[in-house]
Amino acid sequence: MLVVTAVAPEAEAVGAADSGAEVLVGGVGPAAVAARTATALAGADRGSPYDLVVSAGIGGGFAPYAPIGSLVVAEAIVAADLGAGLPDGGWLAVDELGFGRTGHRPPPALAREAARLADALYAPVLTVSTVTGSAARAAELTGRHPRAGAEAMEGFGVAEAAALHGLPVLEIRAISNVVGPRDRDAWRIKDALTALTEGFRGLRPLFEGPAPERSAPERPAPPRPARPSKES
Ligand SMILES: O=C(O)c1cccc(C(=O)CC[C@H]2O[C@@H](n3cnc4c(=O)[nH]cnc43)[C@H](O)[C@@H]2O)c1
Repeated sequence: MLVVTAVAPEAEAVGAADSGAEVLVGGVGPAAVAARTATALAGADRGSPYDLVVSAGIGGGFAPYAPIGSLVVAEAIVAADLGAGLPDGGWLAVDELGFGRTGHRPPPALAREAARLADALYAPVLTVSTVTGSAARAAELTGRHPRAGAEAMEGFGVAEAAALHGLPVLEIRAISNVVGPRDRDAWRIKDALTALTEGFRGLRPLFEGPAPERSAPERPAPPRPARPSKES
């Protein structure tokens, strides 16, 4: 398994869980992390030691579903600002424009099990290039993605690189701040990094299992809750 974080403190928090994963510091934002993840996977392609790629780190949580210090495992990894604005204030995703894609779906059985083991919310995680800084932007995002649990800046880039190499992807975010009006003093990075370590400790049985379990066949999906829910 290759775990990709944006910055070194996140990598240290993952490493502190002793999950046995190799951890790569991939940089902040989808472009930097996609380039570094793809390079790492290309270097390993011959007899690749990886069968799973995980995007991990801190993130903003959508209130009230993902409070500070909680964890979110991605049901879907969504490039939330990859598209075109419209004169009336509307917005079209690149797939609606007829090219590219704006989402990746982690293997559902694996992602659900990860959420259960980490005691995390199982919900879409948005990838943005700009940290949300206003109530209006938060409302715009929840208008387009009502079930979103978190936003961060790297998941979609990691997922694109993994897809290029035919590997499954997961994303796990520890919530450091609320998505909304910018208040940097209210970010609780230490709490989030502690939660990230705890989450990866919980995930150890999953990551230590034999490779086939990591791509467990999909079970029929239960009815979708109206709101994001914790896996139990
Ligand atoms: O200053 C520190 O000690 C420190 C330690 C760990 C991480 C950081 C970061 O600033 C990481 C940037 C990283 O965080 C994600 N993030 C966190 N909150 C949000 C958000 O509300 N919206 C979008 N992204 C968020 C993001 O993935 C950044 O790459 C600092």
